[in-house]
Parts: sequence; structure tokens; C-alpha cells
Amino acid sequence: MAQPLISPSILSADFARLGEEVRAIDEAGADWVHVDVMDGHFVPNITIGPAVVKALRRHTEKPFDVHLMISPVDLYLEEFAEAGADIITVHPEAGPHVHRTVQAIKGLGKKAGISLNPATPAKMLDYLIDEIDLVLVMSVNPGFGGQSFISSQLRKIEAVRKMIEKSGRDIHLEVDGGVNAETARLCVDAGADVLVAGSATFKGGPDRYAANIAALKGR
Ligand SMILES: O=C(CO)[C@H](O)[C@H](O)COP(=O)(O)O
Repeated sequence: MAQPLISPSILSADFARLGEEVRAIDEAGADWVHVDVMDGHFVPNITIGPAVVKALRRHTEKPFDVHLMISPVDLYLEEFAEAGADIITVHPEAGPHVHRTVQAIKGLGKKAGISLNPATPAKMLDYLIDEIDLVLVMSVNPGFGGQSFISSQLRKIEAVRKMIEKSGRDIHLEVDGGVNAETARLCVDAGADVLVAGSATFKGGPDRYAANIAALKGR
């Protein structure tokens, strides 16, 4: 399979040692660092905020791929941008004017992503595809790591890949949720070029990170 970029979700890292964990995945071959931001309102879990993103920034130069599962979202874009996010991904359901949210992210000089929940159709991208840098297909309902991959999302990945090709733009297609060495292959075959993996990266502890990332890349 083509080799995808791997963006380990630090949701599955040891939160008591987050800086070390970020350095360890960087050294183990992670391409990006995926930061899951949850507010206990848009999704039923609470994780981390911009202060933690800022504190982690000095531990790696790899791009910070920040997935905001918060509502309202517009209020916090600037803080995450200043904290060191490189890519900021939002859900269309997180506010009334998602096009404006994308413009705000771009206005902050950051790459903008749109995340599609399992029940959100690819069609949602029709009037956004010309503005964005990344599409994140959620292959679990957002909120928690360690869930099983929802295989109906493979059709959506294929549909989004076609939309990206038609747009002629350079847009990443990222998949998040239940990604392991086996589902990684299915996602890449369907058209994904970036894979988020929490459990499958961090399982077995730091000594395993390099092998886990290599397996996700299909090596
Ligand atoms: O966004 C997320 C949940 O909302 C996580 O990034 C995702 O679930 C990754 O965890 P795992 O690889 O363990 O499934």
C-alpha cells in the first residue's frame, strides 16, 4: 500500500508524562501529533486545552494536528493557533457558520480541516472543498479512544477522495478511530493519506512505538 502519514492521537498517551510521550512518538517516526480537544458538551469527554498544547510545543517540531471537538468553537481558534496548532480541524455541527470558521482559521495563518462524524455525509463538503486543507473522516463516534472501526466509513473515504481529485487541490484525507495495522490498509486502499491512531500507536509502551508506527505505515 502507499505509505500514509501517521498522526498518533495523544489521547492514548500517559497524561502524566505527556511531554516525554510526544518526544517518544516523534523519535519513533510519527509524522504529525494529533491532539484531541474535547469539551464534555459537543462530545461526552473532557481532555485538554490550549495551555497544554502550548506546553507540548517545545517537545517537538512535528506539525500539531489539532482536532477541536468543542462547541462553540470560534471563540477558541485564536488561542489554539497561538498555542502552536498547525492544522485546526472543526466539525460542521460545532457552529452555525462553518464557512466563516474555516475563513477564521485561514486568517490566523493555519491549515483548516473539516471533520465528518460517521453519520455526516460527504456532501457536507460541497461548498467547503475549495477552502480547506484537510478532511478528517471519523471512523468512530468522537469522544473516546479504543472504539471499533465503523466499516461503512470506507465508502465515505472513497467518496471524499473523488471529491478531492475533482477539486484539483492539495487536500489531506485523514481517518480517525479504530485504526490499526489491519484497518489502516483498508483506509489507504479507499484513499486516505493520513491515519490517526491512538491505541495502536501507544500499545505496549515506548519500546513498541517505532514498531507500532511502522506497522501502521504497512512496513
Ligand atoms: O478523536 C478520537 C476520539 O474522538 C481519537 O483520536 C480516536 O478515537 C483515536 O483513538 P483510537 O485510535 O484508540 O481509536
